[in-house]
Amino acid sequence: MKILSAQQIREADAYTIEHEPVSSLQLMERAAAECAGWLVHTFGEALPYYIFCGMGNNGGDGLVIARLLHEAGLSVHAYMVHHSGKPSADNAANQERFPDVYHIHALPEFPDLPEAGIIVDAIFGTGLSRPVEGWTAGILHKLNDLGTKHTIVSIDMPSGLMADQSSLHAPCVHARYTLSFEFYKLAFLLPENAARAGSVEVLRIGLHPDYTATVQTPYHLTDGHIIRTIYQPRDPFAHKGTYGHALVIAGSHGKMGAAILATKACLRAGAGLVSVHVPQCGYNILQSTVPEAMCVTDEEITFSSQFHEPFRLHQAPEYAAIGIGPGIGTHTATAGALEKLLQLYHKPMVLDADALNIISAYPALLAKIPEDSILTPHPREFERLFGATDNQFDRLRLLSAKAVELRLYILLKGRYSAMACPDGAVYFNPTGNPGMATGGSGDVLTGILTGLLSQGYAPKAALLLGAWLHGLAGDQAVIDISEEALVAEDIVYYLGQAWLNIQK
Ligand SMILES: NC(=O)C1=CN([C@@H]2O[C@H](COP(=O)(O)OP(=O)(O)OC[C@H]3O[C@@H](n4cnc5c(N)ncnc54)[C@H](OP(=O)(O)O)[C@@H]3O)[C@@H](O)[C@H]2O)[C@@H](O)CC1
Ligand SMILES: Nc1ncnc2c1ncn2[C@@H]1O[C@H](COP(=O)(O)OP(=O)(O)O)[C@@H](O)[C@H]1O
Ligand SMILES: [K+]
Repeated sequence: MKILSAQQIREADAYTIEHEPVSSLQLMERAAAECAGWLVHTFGEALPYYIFCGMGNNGGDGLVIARLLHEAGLSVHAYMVHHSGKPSADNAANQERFPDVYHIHALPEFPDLPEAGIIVDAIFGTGLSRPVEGWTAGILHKLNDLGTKHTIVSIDMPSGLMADQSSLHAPCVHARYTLSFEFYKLAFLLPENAARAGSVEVLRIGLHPDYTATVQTPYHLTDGHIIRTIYQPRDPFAHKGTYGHALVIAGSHGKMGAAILATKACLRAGAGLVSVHVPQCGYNILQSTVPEAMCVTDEEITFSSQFHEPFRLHQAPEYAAIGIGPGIGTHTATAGALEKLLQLYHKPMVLDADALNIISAYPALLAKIPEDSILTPHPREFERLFGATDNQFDRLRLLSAKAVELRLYILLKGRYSAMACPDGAVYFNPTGNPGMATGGSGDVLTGILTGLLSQGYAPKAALLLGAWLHGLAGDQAVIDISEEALVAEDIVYYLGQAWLNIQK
């Protein structure tokens, strides 16, 4: 699904009006009818609705919702917040059709809302052009104060939030639900707005498909459709050589679990053969916990340039894919071994965790990473690699710029992991849940990505599919075992359910 800017959403609106054709008032009626339908379906008919409208078209939607709910016999109280001088034309037209509105010109006029009900926030939408200030900001704070007693539902956007630029410190409604028209907005996907949009419901309002099909945007939300075009069924005549020999370099004394998780995930992602490279102290652990994998060991207590037979660093190029980093530590000898590996290996690889921390300490290594490799930093690792930013929109721009400059895929982990591609596109992954905020989840992702590369998925395909499967496995797992009880190994185990789900 494409993610459009506020300007592009306005263009989609105008295109629909011209080419469907439909009047802007009819389009507003359609959008509001979807909202009214969702509200009644979700909250029923007994509760009172307090509908706060602004003076633009977002307020126009609020007025239509008020009229439709009133006509359906529900208890409706509508308010007009006079934040600006003049209403938009469609707002004015709908005030005429539903004049039973209480007007607010100053903060003391804010009403009492004695009976618990549904607050509909239709003050500002995509037309917000600057942070809300003065008494209007006070109205947004008052609504938030009421959020414990009432349920706040924002129309299209939580008022105060800008769709495609940071409103980090600006006053903003904290909605329980946001009914977003047709698309996700970029702002919903960034953690700095986590408390604002609540649960986002995308309502179809019939914007013209031709505009959406042709409009160019760097931002996308991965969806089932994209994933189904990526997925390749296995060849009935396949043998284990068909799906590549992957190498996982992970673990050190006290962190052998990272190697186990990444190796198991690599196997369950479908690699034909998996070798795991661990220090000597991990040999028995790996052989007994992951019998499907071959284990090669290092003389040292972590990954270093000293190897026992049968693995020698110069054999590294023979592997179809390499995933390196979980739990390897940042010892100088490990940094040296990573540097050698980068000199020897020229296919796309996966770099995570301590491999990234080493590169932060030796930034010259960045330029040596094979083109089209996948880096999977969490936010702190990202900051160590590329520096801090003032807000998460700037961080997103930095993420994309680095992917383009270095010709790498970079997955910035989070609720919606952001995956930047060398061509400047950024995909957000929607699967996953807070149960996955548990040690080792990232090691599983490294293993999955390595396994997908190994069996022949191109780096971009491996990235989008891997992130999707990882989150989906977590989502399948919590159905049975809860978010709290989920541990990283469950994500590995439920990978099977995730694969079955995308094959439906
Ligand atoms: N997309 C679609 O297809 C459809 C979209 N629709 C709906 O239209 C909405 C967009 O409507 P919109 O463009 O009229 O903007 P909106 O959000 O109501 O705000 C504009 C008002 O706010 C004001 N204002 C701005 N910033 C301010 C501030 N900081 N502090 C104070 N005032 C501020 C600005 O006045 P200003 O003072 O800037 O002149 C103006 O009065 C969209 O979110 C969706 O709900 C549907 O109806 C149909 C289909
Ligand atoms: N709230 C969440 N929603 C969705 N995914 C999450 C959430 N919390 C964590 N994850 C996922 O879990 C993984 C955690 O990775 P990471 O922080 O590297 O963990 P570790 O270093 O312990 O392995 C990432 O892929 C991240 O996207
Ligand atoms: K709103």
